[in-house]
Amino acid sequence: MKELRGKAVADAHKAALAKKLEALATKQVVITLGILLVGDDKAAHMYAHFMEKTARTMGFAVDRRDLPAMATQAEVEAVIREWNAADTIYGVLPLMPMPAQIDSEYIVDLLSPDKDLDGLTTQSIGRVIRGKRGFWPCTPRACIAILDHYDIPVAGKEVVVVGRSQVVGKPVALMLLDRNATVTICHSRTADLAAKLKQADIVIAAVGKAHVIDGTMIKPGAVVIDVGINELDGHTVGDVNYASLDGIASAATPVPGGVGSVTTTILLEGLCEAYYARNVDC
Ligand SMILES: NC(=O)C1=CN([C@@H]2O[C@H](COP(=O)(O)OP(=O)(O)OC[C@H]3O[C@@H](n4cnc5c(N)ncnc54)[C@H](OP(=O)(O)O)[C@@H]3O)[C@@H](O)[C@H]2O)C=CC1
Ligand SMILES: Nc1nc(=O)c2c([nH]1)NC[C@@H]1CN(c3ccc(C(=O)N[C@@H](CCC(=O)O)C(=O)O)cc3)C=[N+]21
Repeated sequence: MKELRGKAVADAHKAALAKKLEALATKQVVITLGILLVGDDKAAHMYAHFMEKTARTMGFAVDRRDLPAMATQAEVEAVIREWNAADTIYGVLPLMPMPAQIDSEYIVDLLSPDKDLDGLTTQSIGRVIRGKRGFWPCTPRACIAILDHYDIPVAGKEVVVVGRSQVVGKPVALMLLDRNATVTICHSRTADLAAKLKQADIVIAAVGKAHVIDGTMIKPGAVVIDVGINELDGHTVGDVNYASLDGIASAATPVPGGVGSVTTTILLEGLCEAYYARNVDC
């Protein structure tokens, strides 16, 4: 079984991005990313940390705001309104989830779609579904980037997506549909998940439960993309039992080191795009 390592994909995308940024560096352009973290969610903290580090390494500036778990709706709103109006801010990453007292859907929809790098706003989703310019969420884009990087064809293939969340399952299914795959979306009410999975040439797992999928459920030769980031016995593991795929799947992404290691770079590509979209003359 071939290991579809995320680092190779991220490195290839970083190299292409660095080339685009070279031209800007000579002009001393500063492109700032706004990172908004509210509360104590562990996965959100992890992602914010990787994001800030990678952005700075690539030469971007970062305006990071950490608000406490007790923050009010008005405080969170104020940051988004400030960034919408700030010319130096080209993109914003509001980390999810936000604490329960915050209406995060309302907050997100305040964000200018032009700065919505993770495709979270209603406007962004509407735009991209209609094929207009806008940002798809980064995690689905990372899945597609991995398939593309390893030359795995999608057109005409049977794809099963497990999970139907706004940020992963639904958008990845639509992106694959746009690439002419035949897509089945499964979820917690799917009657016979194993039977659906057996039909799949490509499986995208976005469930959020450790090892709910294993090799016995997979069609021989299938490709498995595991989006899940879960804790099991003190280790980070995916939704798929990776070891059990050996001798069955033809290729699979590991966790960690798979999809999650590509998303940060994909978001920064969007930040660069947002700069060029606003400065067409460059
Ligand atoms: N690698 C990365 O960059 C990222 C990774 N993640 C990870 O991806 C995973 C999914 O995240 P997210 O989409 O936000 O999660 P959600 O909890 O929002 O969605 C999970 C989906 O899985 C479905 N589901 C739950 N249990 C089962 C089951 N037993 N069988 C079939 N389907 C099931 C749910 O169905 P229903 O709709 O019926 O409830 C739901 O649609 C998580 O582990 C998360 O940490 C998330 C973002 C980025
Ligand atoms: N608006 C928003 N978008 C997100 O995409 C988002 C979010 N909010 N909130 C939190 C979750 C969680 N998440 C992670 C992604 C990667 C790792 C991770 O561990 N990544 C690498 C390692 C880090 C690296 O080297 O880049 C890996 O999987 O190997 C963890 C967590 C994104 N999320």
